[in-house]
Amino acid sequence: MYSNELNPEQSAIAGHTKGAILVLAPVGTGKTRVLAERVLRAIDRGISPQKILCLTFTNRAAKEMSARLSQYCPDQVRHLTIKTFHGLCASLLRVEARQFGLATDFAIYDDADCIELVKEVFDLADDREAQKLFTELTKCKTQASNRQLSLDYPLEELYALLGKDLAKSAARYQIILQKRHALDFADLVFYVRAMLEREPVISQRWADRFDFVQVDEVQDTHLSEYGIVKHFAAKSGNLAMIGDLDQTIYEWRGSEPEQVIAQFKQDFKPTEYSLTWNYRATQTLLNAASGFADSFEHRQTTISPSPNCELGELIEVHLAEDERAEAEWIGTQIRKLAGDRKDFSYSRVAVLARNHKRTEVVSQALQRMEIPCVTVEKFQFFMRQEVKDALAYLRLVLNPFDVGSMRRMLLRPSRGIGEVTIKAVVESGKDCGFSLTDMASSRTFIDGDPFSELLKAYSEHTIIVFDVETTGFSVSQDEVVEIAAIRLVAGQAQAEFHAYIANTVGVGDSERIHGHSDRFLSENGRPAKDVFHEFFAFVGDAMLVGHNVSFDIKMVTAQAQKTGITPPKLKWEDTLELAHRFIKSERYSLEALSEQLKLVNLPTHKAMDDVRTTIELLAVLIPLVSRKADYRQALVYRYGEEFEGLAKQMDDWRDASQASRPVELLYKLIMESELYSYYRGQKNREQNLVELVSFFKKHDDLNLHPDTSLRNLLELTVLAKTLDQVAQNDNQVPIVTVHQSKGLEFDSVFIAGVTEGEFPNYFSVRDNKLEEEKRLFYVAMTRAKQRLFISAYSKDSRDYSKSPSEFINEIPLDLITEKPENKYLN
Ligand SMILES: Nc1ncnc2c1ncn2[C@@H]1O[C@H](COP(=O)(O)OP(=O)(O)OP(=O)(O)O)[C@@H](O)[C@H]1O
Repeated sequence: MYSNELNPEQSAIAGHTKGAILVLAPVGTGKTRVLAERVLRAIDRGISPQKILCLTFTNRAAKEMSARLSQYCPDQVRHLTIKTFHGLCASLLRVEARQFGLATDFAIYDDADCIELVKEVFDLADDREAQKLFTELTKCKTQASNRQLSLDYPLEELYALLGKDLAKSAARYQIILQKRHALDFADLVFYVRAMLEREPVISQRWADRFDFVQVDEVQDTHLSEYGIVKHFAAKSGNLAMIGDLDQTIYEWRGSEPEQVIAQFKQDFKPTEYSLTWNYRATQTLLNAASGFADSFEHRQTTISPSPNCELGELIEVHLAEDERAEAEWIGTQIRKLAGDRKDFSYSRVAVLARNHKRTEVVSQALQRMEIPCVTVEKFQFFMRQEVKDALAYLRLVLNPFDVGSMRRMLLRPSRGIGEVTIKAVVESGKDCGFSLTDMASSRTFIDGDPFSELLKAYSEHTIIVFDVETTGFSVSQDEVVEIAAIRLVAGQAQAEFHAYIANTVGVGDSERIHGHSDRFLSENGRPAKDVFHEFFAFVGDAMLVGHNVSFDIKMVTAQAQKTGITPPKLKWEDTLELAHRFIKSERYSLEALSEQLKLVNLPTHKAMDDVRTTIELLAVLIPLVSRKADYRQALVYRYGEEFEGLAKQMDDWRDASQASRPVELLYKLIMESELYSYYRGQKNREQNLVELVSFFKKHDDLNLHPDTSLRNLLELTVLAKTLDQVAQNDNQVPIVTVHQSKGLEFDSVFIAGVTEGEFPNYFSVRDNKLEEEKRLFYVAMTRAKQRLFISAYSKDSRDYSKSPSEFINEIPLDLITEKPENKYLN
């Protein structure tokens, strides 16, 4: 089953599948290839594919690894876990959210969403400033000490490094995210660390989840990520960390490779390996990269051309008069490379730049010259205004608490609801437990208070407090195995319902949460259809209440449908949401709240016990909710009218989300909301919406329930990094930043804007980050297989004179073509 393409050094690493290994090897020596091979060997050695975890830096790298492995072991690939750090953390949190007190339906905010929120909370107008502050917030979370890794830890202290005033606002940022049931990328890692550190039961559950773990691009990881990896590998000891310290380019974002490697060595005593031969580039290019790397203060590796390596052509360096002339020179060179060849592959050529402005200038020139190219903008498809607008609708459908998405949705098309109204609703709502998103729900408009039905049902009618246990957290694949419920009439317990369900899906890891084995359930469970019939009869038309139950409601409805029952339209309320609005606490799990409120019935994860705790919690909440009812009604009376139509539509879309495929829902949304009409006539934007519909069609997993598939699709749009979309099959020249080119290779590479102040970046030099700039230039140089072109401009757009970057002088002169322009370079 092996691929048989490895040299002896590579083979030795691939064959070392037991214990810990550290591979620090130079660029282009086949590290990625070796990682794929190790998986094959591990499977061959008897390690179950389910127990193999490969962590990659981008989804693209994960995809490439899967594609490569599926050539050799197609049946096993789908059982492997090949993910990015964020992808892994997200799936782990989906499983454990409830145990940990996070909303089970949490959404993930991308950096742009977060920066919007930072601007709002810190009252900033400038994007750059907000971005800087956001990076600082992120650092506080990634660098949190073990002591700080707790949901109880005071937020202001977590952000203490920012200074008192900023820390206060940072805490508010965090609380708003929680209220919106949203996590940012740093939260994904923070919460997983906190769970593994603080929750022994959860920690134990994951300690033996994997038997074989590999981490690629170790140079760009930080200690917080290493902590997670260590947890997964501690039991088996089978951990491989692979990377190249000379390619460290994310220290500005908090990566700390030296510390990670030192800690890894101390914890696992790994066998250390390196690799010698570079298979990527020609001798000339390798010597040039090597010569440049000699200028590093601490060079870590040496490069050796592989046997049979061609000499290759010299590097071409060009100094253009100005920015436009530089970009046109690049275009002319690409034309020369293409020559008359009809089959010329433009995607094998890339233009790399230090910043986005340069990619823009070059792409405009190439477009003028009719050279097929694809820009960073295009790669940032999911960040485009119209695409984000459409996604905001979907996100609000899925997560009714996402105020950020609602605010975005209200912008386009205009519904006559202005910023003044929105601010007024948000501000007045703060004191009475009213959220802007309540305006997007019809129940708010029955008599002006989103909670009036709950209050009435509690004091005069019937409420069913319930809890369910399930085999897992996929609406499509998992099953309910236990339902417990108590009927309250006028607030008093009147009758109980309890049943186990005979499962057809194995309980797996969920047994450790609810304690019911497959055997127990086969002996005590009854057919799902009978149980659901009885449960719905018990509920009648009463309102359901539970703690953190948005997921459970979907589970019950979906499974009932699967058994052939048409479930009634369930009305429900969540004590997690009520607690968020009416109780001040650091944690909102049933455990934490029952402790804080000194409840008598403590939760045990047995369904009926948890129901009793929830009833007690509800009894505490009801007076708090009731006290502010008048304020909420006044608010809705004053501002509600403008929202009413939208609320009706939203209810309809939410219903549709449970029955229609995500692509149908998206189509319905952009048509009925008139978002599509709004963008009609703006050619690119209209086209992007059409493309988004195609994307949803292509990536919809028809085996999944529409709700699960929609959630996965939305997660894909957030976690897909720009890098992932640098596809190489489009026959267009990719014009990307060097950071985005990480891990890629091209036949010919142009490095543009190699001008003092731009590359190295002025601010990095000012902040003593010249070494990282050098490594970045080294990464750029080493993306080329055959030809390398380096260009600079001598006048910028404001007509200021500029000199070529000092980096050019670090490349051995004999490897550069004799150009008259060279006189400028010395
Ligand atoms: N044994 C080999 N024989 C021939 N070609 C090889 C061999 N090993 C790797 N290669 C080729 O060398 C190139 C670099 O390999 P790969 O991308 O795995 O290296 P890497 O060390 O991960 O690179 P980087 O440091 O840039 O991430 C690829 O084109 C790969 O196909």
